[in-house]
Amino acid sequence: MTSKIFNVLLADDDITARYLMQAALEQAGFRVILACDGEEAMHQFAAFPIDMVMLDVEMPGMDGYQTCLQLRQLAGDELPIIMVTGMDDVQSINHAFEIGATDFISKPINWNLIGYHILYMKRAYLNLLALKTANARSKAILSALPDTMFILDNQGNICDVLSHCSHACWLGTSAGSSLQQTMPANIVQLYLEAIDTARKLCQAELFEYQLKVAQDVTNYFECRIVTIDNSETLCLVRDITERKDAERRITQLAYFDSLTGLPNRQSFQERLKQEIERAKHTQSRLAVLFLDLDGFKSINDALGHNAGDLILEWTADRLRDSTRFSDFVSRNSANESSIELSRLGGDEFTAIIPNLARVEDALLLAQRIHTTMRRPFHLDKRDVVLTTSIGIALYPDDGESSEDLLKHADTAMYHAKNEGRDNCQFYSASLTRQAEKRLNLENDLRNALCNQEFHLLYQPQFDIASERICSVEALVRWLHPQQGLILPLDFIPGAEETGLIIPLGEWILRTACTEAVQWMQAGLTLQVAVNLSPVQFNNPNLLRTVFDILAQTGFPPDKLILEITESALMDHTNNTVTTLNTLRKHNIQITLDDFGTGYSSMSYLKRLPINNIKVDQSFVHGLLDDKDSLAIVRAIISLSRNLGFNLTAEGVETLEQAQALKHFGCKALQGYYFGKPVRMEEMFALTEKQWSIGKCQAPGVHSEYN
Ligand SMILES: Nc1nc2c(ncn2[C@@H]2O[C@H](COP(=O)(O)O[C@H]3[C@@H](O)[C@H](n4cnc5c(=O)[nH]c(N)nc54)O[C@@H]3COP(=O)(O)O)[C@@H](O)[C@H]2O)c(=O)[nH]1
Repeated sequence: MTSKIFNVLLADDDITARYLMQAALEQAGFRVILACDGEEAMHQFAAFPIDMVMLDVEMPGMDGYQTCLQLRQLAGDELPIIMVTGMDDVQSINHAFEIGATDFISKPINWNLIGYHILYMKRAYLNLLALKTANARSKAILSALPDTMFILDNQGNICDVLSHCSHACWLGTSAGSSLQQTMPANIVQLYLEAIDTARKLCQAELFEYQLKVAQDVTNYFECRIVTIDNSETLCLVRDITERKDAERRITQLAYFDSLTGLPNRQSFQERLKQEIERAKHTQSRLAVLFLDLDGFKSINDALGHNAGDLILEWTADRLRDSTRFSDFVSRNSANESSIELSRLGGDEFTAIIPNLARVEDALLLAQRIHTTMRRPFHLDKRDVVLTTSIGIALYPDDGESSEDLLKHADTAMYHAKNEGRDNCQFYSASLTRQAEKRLNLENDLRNALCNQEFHLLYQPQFDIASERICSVEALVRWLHPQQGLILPLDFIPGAEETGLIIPLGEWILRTACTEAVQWMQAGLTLQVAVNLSPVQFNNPNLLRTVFDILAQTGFPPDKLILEITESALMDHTNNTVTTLNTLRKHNIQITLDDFGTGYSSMSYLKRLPINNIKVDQSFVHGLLDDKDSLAIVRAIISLSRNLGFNLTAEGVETLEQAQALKHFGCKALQGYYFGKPVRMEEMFALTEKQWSIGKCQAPGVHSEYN
């Protein structure tokens, strides 16, 4: 630009002034194009590339003002036009300014300096041109960027909007408005935090957010924050909705099966690895179910691939239904992990059950799937029935890596095929049997409750002081229609695991109270001890249930003894004490059962409002032959005496045991010696029997006691 020849158009009707000015300008390095009046000046302007114009104000015909006006209209704002005037009054200078003159020089002219003056003008003009070019370039760059750019102050006020991308109209940014006026508070917060971080770390900050831009339309935005100075920040906001959609589509393609919409093999493997890590961390179990449709190939061959595809889609729907809203699914999802289904390919599907509480739950899910899959598929007016073979592998039992678990679930699935299809097998054969047994037990227990297959037996408890039977322990029995009599140890644990102990326990308490009232009405008043399992004891509805039953049956609370085990007490400490206190306030007695078998903290026991301790029968059995048992029984007796508890010994089978326990200071005895558990009708005969256990008879043992 500087090397280019700079053409100055000079219009003056005074020939002397014209030539003097020409000489001065040429001396300063300008090329001068001359005109003697306004008309000629206009011609010369059209004929030459003119960079600057100097106009004498007073010229014949078109004067300097008119020429300036026309040139300004023709050449635009930038061309420097200098008025040379002898009239240095303010009015003529104002007039020159109004019609668009850039500057003025008043006569008389200092010919020594005029060249420098024009050189200064030239430099200012060239700077202006450079600035305009730079501005135009910046504008072009900004308009080419897909960002909305604005400048924020530290309070979130928009100081300037540099570019406003058309599809970012959501922003409503205009200088003078604020973020708070245009965006929800949570997003404004993101901006302010990013500004703070960018300033602290002296680096650009990037964050993304979602914004509702119209009814039912939410877009994604990416915002880059760049600090300008202490008070201003540049924000570049880009609408990235399309990119996000594309990413979603790519993820969908990479991780989901396009036919069924289920996660694909890749997704399954990643999820299984994550779940294994989680199970490792939480020390929990997980199950992998491997499902294969039986005879799917024949459907494909006979009815074609379209029909096969339809079956696979419907299978996925049925699998989704089977895993949704089931009891154990909600149990699992309470821990934020739910069953994940996948299609590995072909007719192979998988399900991961994280946080598996019970092995039977995996079998239960398999059974649900079997049931839904057996329903016919309606295809072209014909019904197609397909069954499923399912293999189950468990973490950590059957493998600790995703590869091993999948391989073993697959092996188990082949085993299910070999077992005649339409069945389920665990990788470990013994687990299959166990899980089936427990699941059957669960079903049977439910039926037993409905079909009234339970009944109570009562075992007498002998009071040493009065030498009479004054209380009984209610013991439940199950008369199974096929298996016959089942003892509590074979079904109570299952009832506890399934939660069925709650309705069963309620039935036991209600029945015991009802039958005891019948004895009372027949003239026999006995205390009745009822066992409470830890699950029942820790149930929040326990107190309401107990008081309701007492009120409904009319059984006196002070005749009810609740037997609880140490394990029930060791858990929820605060609740335990509150529950026991409430029961005691209503005069219900509490016995600590199986004492000596659990972990008993003596200081803890002292705080509990217990009436009675029942020493476990294992110590009573060994009492006469085993020094350790003897020592334990003596210690328990002395402990209970010190703490003010009564002591009952259970499992007393011989007179010698009874005598020894009496000698040690036991208050009550229970065991086959006094009677096995019997039906309520037989209790009368037992209570009428006269008992006298007398003094200790066994001399050999006698010496041991003292
Ligand atoms: N939550 C509930 N638990 C119950 C209930 N009914 C029983 N049970 C618990 O099941 C366990 C086994 O009970 P059961 O098979 O009934 O055996 C009881 C007695 O038959 C047996 N016993 C009594 N005397 C003797 C004896 O001299 N020898 C001998 N070998 N066994 C004897 O002991 C069992 C009573 O035990 P305990 O309750 O500890 O006093 C048992 O743990 C029951 O608690 C129920 O309704 N709910």
